[in-house]
Amino acid sequence: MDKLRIGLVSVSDRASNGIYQDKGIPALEAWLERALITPFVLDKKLIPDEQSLIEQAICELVDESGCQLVLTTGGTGPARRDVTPDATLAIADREMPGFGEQMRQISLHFVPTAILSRQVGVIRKQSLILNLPGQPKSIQETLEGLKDADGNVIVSGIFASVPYCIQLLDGPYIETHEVVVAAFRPKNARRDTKN
Ligand SMILES: Nc1ncnc2c1ncn2[C@@H]1O[C@H](COP(=O)(O)OP(=O)(O)OP(=O)(O)O)[C@@H](O)[C@H]1O
Ligand SMILES: Nc1nc2c(c(=O)[nH]1)N[C@H]1C(S)=C(S)[C@@H](COP(=O)(O)O)O[C@H]1N2
Repeated sequence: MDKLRIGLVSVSDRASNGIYQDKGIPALEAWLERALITPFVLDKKLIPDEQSLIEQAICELVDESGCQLVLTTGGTGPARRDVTPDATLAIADREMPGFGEQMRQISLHFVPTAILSRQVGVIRKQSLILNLPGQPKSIQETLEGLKDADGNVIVSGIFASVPYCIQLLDGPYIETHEVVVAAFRPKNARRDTKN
């Protein structure tokens, strides 16, 4: 089985031009380190809000680097230069509408402007590509969901569905730390990996 390879794309005019420091990739990396038991390697790209560059970055990560999962952050809003969802749809083979719908549902628990994100989830070849908003805090919010003070889940984060989706795409078997996000799979898809 191939090793888990994850592509991270931070889309930001100002971070890519050095006007501010990119916090998107470090936030994605820190969350994945905390959440995943399965070892993984990362391919990272910081690019401006240019549709052709976003399409090229995602295609390189999927077609050349062989990433089974690509997470983008930034450029999902309604502003003229927010084109990440447009680029993602342009290179997609199939759309996975549930991811965008669920992220907006989750995000409404954090900010009333959640509906301003046009974020999408798609499949290209055998890779899952997910758009996250640009606010660095939204990375944990959407991937992990909302918990109460005792850590009980109020709304599931979208990452709960990512391992099974990648399994259905014949990718590696991904295990997560349940305290961060419990990966859900139907019983017949579960494997005992302890031996
Ligand atoms: N990569 C990033 N690093 C740090 N902060 C970010 C980053 N991307 C976005 N932000 C913060 O989140 C806000 C909303 O993100 P959005 O993707 O809409 O950026 P923006 O306003 O289009 O600007 P830019 O593309 O120049 O980051 C930004 O105004 C900024 O405060
Ligand atoms: N979880 C979460 N979702 C969020 C936000 C946030 O802070 N947290 N910000 C919203 C705002 S204010 C905007 S404009 C849209 C699009 O943001 P983007 O252009 O940075 O991708 O995402 C929305 N979704």
